Amino acid sequence: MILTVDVGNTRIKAAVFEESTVVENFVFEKIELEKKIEKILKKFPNCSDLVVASVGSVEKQSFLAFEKQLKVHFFTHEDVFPFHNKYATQKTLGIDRMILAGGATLQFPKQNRLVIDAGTCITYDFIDENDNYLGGAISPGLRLRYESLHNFTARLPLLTLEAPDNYVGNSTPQAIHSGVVNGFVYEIDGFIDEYRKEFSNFIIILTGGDAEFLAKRLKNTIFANSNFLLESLNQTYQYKIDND
Ligand SMILES: Nc1ncnc2c1ncn2[C@@H]1O[C@H](COP(=O)(O)OP(=O)(O)O)[C@@H](O)[C@H]1O
Ligand SMILES: CC(C)(COP(=O)(O)O)[C@@H](O)C(=O)NCCC(=O)O
Ligand SMILES: [K+]
Repeated sequence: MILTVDVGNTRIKAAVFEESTVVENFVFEKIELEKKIEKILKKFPNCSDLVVASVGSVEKQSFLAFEKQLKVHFFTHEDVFPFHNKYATQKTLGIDRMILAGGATLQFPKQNRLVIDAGTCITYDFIDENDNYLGGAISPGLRLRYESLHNFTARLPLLTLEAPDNYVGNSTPQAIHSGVVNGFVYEIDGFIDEYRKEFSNFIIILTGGDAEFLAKRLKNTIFANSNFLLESLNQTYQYKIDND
């Protein structure tokens, strides 16, 4: 049984795995980290490993306190991954993106894969059928879009996610919802169409906090798997153990 932890820039997601089965999921804020992990380990004393992927401001030392209880692995660029990393700036590539690419490589072998993670940022990660990680794109996530419209203008209100009534927004709130939500959806559909022009067939994996909202609005039919990063963390960790 292992405890996997995904530290994103908005929230921390965690899951206890028994082999490849999720036993329980958790979502919490960074400030709750220590308390929450203690609670989880109390509930699941059989956890033998704590496996972490962090792009947020939480560093490895925040987890060292748990080394007395179980094996702690904090993923870094030095770890072995199941793909050939063709990124030009490998040391700055997000660990979350590497874990997503690791999971996509292991879960969907011998095919092109596009992973879209709609979280704080939307990240696009492409791994080709020869397991070459090519890179992709980084774009502002949904909440970032609402916040930036408010923070960088004199008069726009700070709104929270709401599906627009129409792409022609006939009020300030509706114009903002249309711009944010439709811009988000058109961007993703546009990227997918672009990839389709160059790569004949590929599988699309959609994940992240906004994946459920997105899945039903995209022209391209894709299924959201909000657990994909944690599943990938579990699998990539197993791969590392088998190949270290
Ligand atoms: N309870 C919530 N708190 C914060 N964001 C949420 C929540 N529920 C859904 N979201 C959406 O999920 C996004 C954050 O997704 P997530 O994948 O957790 O981000 P990250 O991995 O970057 O921390 C936000 O942009 C927001 O639109
Ligand atoms: C782009 C990200 C901030 C996404 O993080 P998230 O949306 O999961 O919070 C993260 O992948 C990151 O810090 N990347 C570093 C730059 C790069 O990947 O090239
Ligand atoms: K993301």
